[in-house]
Amino acid sequence: MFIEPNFKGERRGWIEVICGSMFSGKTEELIRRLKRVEIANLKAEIFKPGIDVRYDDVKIVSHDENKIQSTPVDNSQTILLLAQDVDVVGIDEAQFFDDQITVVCEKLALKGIRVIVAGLDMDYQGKPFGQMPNLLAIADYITKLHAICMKCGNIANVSYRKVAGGGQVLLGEKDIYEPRCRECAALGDTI
Ligand SMILES: Nc1ncnc2c1ncn2[C@@H]1O[C@H](COP(=O)(O)OP(=O)(O)O)[C@@H](O)[C@H]1O
Ligand SMILES: Cc1cn([C@H]2C[C@H](O)[C@@H](COP(=O)(O)O)O2)c(=O)[nH]c1=O
Ligand SMILES: [Zn+2]
Repeated sequence: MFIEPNFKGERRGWIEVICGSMFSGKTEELIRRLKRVEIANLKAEIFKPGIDVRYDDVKIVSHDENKIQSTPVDNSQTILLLAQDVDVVGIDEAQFFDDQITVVCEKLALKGIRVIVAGLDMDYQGKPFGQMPNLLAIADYITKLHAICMKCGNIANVSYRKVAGGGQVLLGEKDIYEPRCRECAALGDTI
């Protein structure tokens, strides 16, 4: 389990990235860390991309319905504008943000802010998703989570798309995706 680093002296910012497939627990882990921030009486601002309205317009919601208030933003630069006088910034679904998200995270960390980012490392084809590879490259701390393969019960790292067609971005839940291990993902069956 991730334990927050303890720094003495002047406050330093850093970047944590939580990645993995769908249903691996990224959002739950993000919420867990942000709730501990609240308990520590630190100030946090939480952001998600405006397109992610699957469960709620403004809240970040896990597949198990854990929730936390957030601000939907369409542009990563908006995060810089809105994250004033905060100790911590949380960002969910980072794969959907524009290519400035890495610069934004770097700027926040340089301002002494702890930045916690969660997102899909791979799309349904197993290709790196959006800015996630670049965020992983600049991260100080990385947590990779795994779901359970819906075919065989082994550890899953692929978000398998059960329906044919669609581009890289296709919002959805269990109706469209299921976590699978590498071997079961290679079966290539659709409904
Ligand atoms: N195949 C699965 N493997 C693991 N967890 C699953 C699976 N299907 C449903 N879940 C549920 O999804 C929860 C994780 O949800 P969430 O944090 O929203 O994941 P993520 O943000 O990575 O998509 C788990 O606690 C579990 O209850
Ligand atoms: C694999 C994959 C996923 N998506 C979409 C589907 C969901 O709306 C989100 C991921 O949500 P989660 O919190 O990680 O469960 O991303 C997509 O658009 N394209 C893909 O290839
Ligand atoms: Zn499997």
